Amino acid sequence: MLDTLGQQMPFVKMQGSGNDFVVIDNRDRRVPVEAMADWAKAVCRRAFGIGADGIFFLENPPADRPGVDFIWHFYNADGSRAEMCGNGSRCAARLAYLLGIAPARHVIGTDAGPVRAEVLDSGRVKVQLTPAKDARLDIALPAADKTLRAHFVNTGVPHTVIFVDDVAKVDLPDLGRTVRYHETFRPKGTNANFAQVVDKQTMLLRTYERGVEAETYACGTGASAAVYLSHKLGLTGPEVNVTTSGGEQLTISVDGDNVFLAGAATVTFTGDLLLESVGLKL
Ligand SMILES: N[C@H](CCC[C@H](N)C(=O)O)C(=O)O
Repeated sequence: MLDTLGQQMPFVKMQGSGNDFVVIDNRDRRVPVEAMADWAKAVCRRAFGIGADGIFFLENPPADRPGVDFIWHFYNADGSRAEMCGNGSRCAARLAYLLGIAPARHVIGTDAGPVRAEVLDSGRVKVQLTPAKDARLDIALPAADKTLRAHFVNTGVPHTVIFVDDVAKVDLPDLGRTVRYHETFRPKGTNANFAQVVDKQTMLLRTYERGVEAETYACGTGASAAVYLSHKLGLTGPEVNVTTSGGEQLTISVDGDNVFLAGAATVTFTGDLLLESVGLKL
């Protein structure tokens, strides 16, 4: 019966600590790269599409990408292509292992560079992000009626982190957007993170994500940026458990510019997308 409904695309829906993604096995290259931004906008649209923070397409590595087990094309919900996604890379690693595309320990080819992954028995996945770079501490950020003390680092994508006494009191939609688009971070913009250090091993974090243009339940590269910076500032130790908006914990450990991110990566459901229903075709 379903075959009569028109062109379909099998997909897997996954979430990493509440950051959710649609995954397409594109090893047959059915979806051309030039169409992927449109796919992202249509498929990630909540209610009208499947709904997700992002989408990624898995492909075999081209000959000029040695040393990686597979590559991906990652797009945010707004159709912007992102260099990297921490929670997404954990989901990609788990699915690649489950599908037999890669062994438990493997390397993912991302636009930010190779990401080493290890799928653990518990359904958790640990990834080593690309080396943290472009760190800037103590940026005076004029915002609204005050000057914020911000810090910046790129953990695969750009992140600004502001340490606060109580994350629950942050007006995230407003302040998150102000930081996200602040002139200081043009032209690429930044993700905006608000972190509350509970003790040397514990942090609460909320993130306004670039390309989702809203708070997400978790941001892996954002949690990693917050711990990298909190450790640099002497606020925490080198390994921190970060509880994000979705209530799950990410474990981040830092060794110099090397940052490791571990947490659960879950297949929520699989299905077939009726392309016509979201204005797509192959
Ligand atoms: N929205 C991010 C990409 C996804 C990052 C986040 N979902 C993560 O887990 O790292 C950006 O465009 O900078």
